[in-house]
Amino acid sequence: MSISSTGSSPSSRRNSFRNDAFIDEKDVIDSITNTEMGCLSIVVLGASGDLAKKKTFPALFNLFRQGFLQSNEVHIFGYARTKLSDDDLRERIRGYLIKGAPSENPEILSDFLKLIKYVSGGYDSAEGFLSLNKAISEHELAKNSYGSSRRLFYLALPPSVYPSVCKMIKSYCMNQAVPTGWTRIVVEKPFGKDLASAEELSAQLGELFDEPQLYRIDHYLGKELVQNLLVLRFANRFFLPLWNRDNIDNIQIVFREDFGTEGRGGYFDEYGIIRDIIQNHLLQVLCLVAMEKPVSLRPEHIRDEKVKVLQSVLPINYDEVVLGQYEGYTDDPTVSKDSNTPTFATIILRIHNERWEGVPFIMKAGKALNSRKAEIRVQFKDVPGDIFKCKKQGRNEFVIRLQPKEAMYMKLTVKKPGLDMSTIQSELDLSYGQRYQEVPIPEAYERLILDTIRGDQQHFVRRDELRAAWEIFTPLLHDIEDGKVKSVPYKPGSRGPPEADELAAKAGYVQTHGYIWIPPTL
Ligand SMILES: NC(=O)C1=CN([C@@H]2O[C@H](COP(=O)(O)OP(=O)(O)OC[C@H]3O[C@@H](n4cnc5c(N)ncnc54)[C@H](OP(=O)(O)O)[C@@H]3O)[C@@H](O)[C@H]2O)C=CC1
Ligand SMILES: O=C1O[C@H](COP(=O)(O)O)[C@@H](O)[C@H](O)[C@H]1O
Repeated sequence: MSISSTGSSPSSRRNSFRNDAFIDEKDVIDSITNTEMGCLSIVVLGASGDLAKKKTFPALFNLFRQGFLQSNEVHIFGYARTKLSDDDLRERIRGYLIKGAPSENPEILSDFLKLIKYVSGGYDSAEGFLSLNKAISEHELAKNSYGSSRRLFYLALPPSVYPSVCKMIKSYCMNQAVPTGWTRIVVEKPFGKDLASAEELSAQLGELFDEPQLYRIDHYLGKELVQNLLVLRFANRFFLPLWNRDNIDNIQIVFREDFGTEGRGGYFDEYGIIRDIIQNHLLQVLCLVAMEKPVSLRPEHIRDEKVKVLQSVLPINYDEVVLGQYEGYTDDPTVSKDSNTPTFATIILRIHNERWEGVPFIMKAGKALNSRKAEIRVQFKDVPGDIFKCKKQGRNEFVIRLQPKEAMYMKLTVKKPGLDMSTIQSELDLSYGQRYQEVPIPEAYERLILDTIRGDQQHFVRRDELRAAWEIFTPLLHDIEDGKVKSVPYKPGSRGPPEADELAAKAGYVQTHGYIWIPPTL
């Protein structure tokens, strides 16, 4: 078999099971021995839910319309307890598919919807999973490819049911065509609530499936500029000598949302912002920013380096924590009136290694703030021997804007154009919307689902990574639950508690006053 191409036509993408850009010799051999062809059954468990309709099915549709999923190979099964017909499910998701691809040809939409079948059953019901297996097998037989079937189970479900669902899959729904086919399980966050519960969940799933079959999804790892981090750091000479404690003063990793917990108050009150965003999404970003160069781009090599960073994080110092809760949060009837759950947190993490000793990683996340954005802000130290006396104009910063309006920009000091010899702050700007006008940026879920089909675990969380991540936050989370660390109130629509800005300033972050980067318009 020839190695797949990433050409632009749907037919050439059909065989695109590998990311050719990063293929090495061993991958070539693997791709020859592992043909990855044949019938593909994608099962969305929890198909009646929020994530399925908003993210999972639209991602599958986008893969289909771009030619990555083919009608002659793929079938999609929704499974949940709610009694629905095939058409009911199709109607439920139709609007969300159109929203993501408004100008798509209606025939393509209808071709995609025809691939979807719904099976109703309980999450611990042998009968339900036998019916599901029957439906999958019928599809495999119809496609005449029983010998090489691939089964992908996407658990868009609350984690409480993961163990029983996995047991049912293992008992009744495994691909029978070993070694040519496969069975893979995608699980959504949160993976547990603390170290002990995460370990218990990992042990339960680990008894049923091998690590290469388990894909713990963290959708931030599917974002374009998060995926760019390793390329940026390790393919550019610019950054190699600068990326360390000698040059960098502090790094901020920030997530801000301009809406509250609307509709998800019950879930959120149990988890809070640290479990919802910082322990997973922001910590994954930190790993990619801070890790050493991996031996190669093999998923295991990358994940080995991520684990080392996590294991080097020092215990959190509570003097470097600010927690907040927006006013009005407890008005939600599903939230307890005396809740101490943080909807905002700034937590400084410190990495005890040669590269990062003394550099604060300021992790900030909040709901109901004054803007929606996620970014990494690398602030450099002051220039020694400043002959221009330009400190007042601010420090060099390298900012990676993950969303919205993906961009990277470098804030730097230049001579103010004109006759005067004075300095101003300006920027080198790479705004994706402007630079890559012809390239639609794929949705994170789209990319990650494609990775699961390709068998590429690079952008998924390994079990030891998860353990190391929970080790960092579990003591603080328990102390918040015991009321030993309190959330302070902040106004919805604000920057969060002023104490958070004070903490960042104390850690060394110097705000540049009078300069704001404005994303360029076309
Ligand atoms: N929604 C989102 O934006 C995001 C969600 N996630 C994660 O994805 C997973 C699914 O999220 P989401 O779709 O919002 O969740 P939902 O609450 O919508 O649940 C999904 C489906 O699971 C079934 N279900 C709900 N509660 C229970 C329960 N207590 N016991 C058994 N089954 C239940 C329901 O199906 P039925 O009753 O028909 O069986 C429901 O339609 C969760 O782990 C969540 O944390 C992660 C990132 C973002
Ligand atoms: O996982 C989650 O992420 C979303 C934010 O995702 P984004 O891709 O829009 O940045 C957040 O709203 C939600 O609370 C959380 O569970």
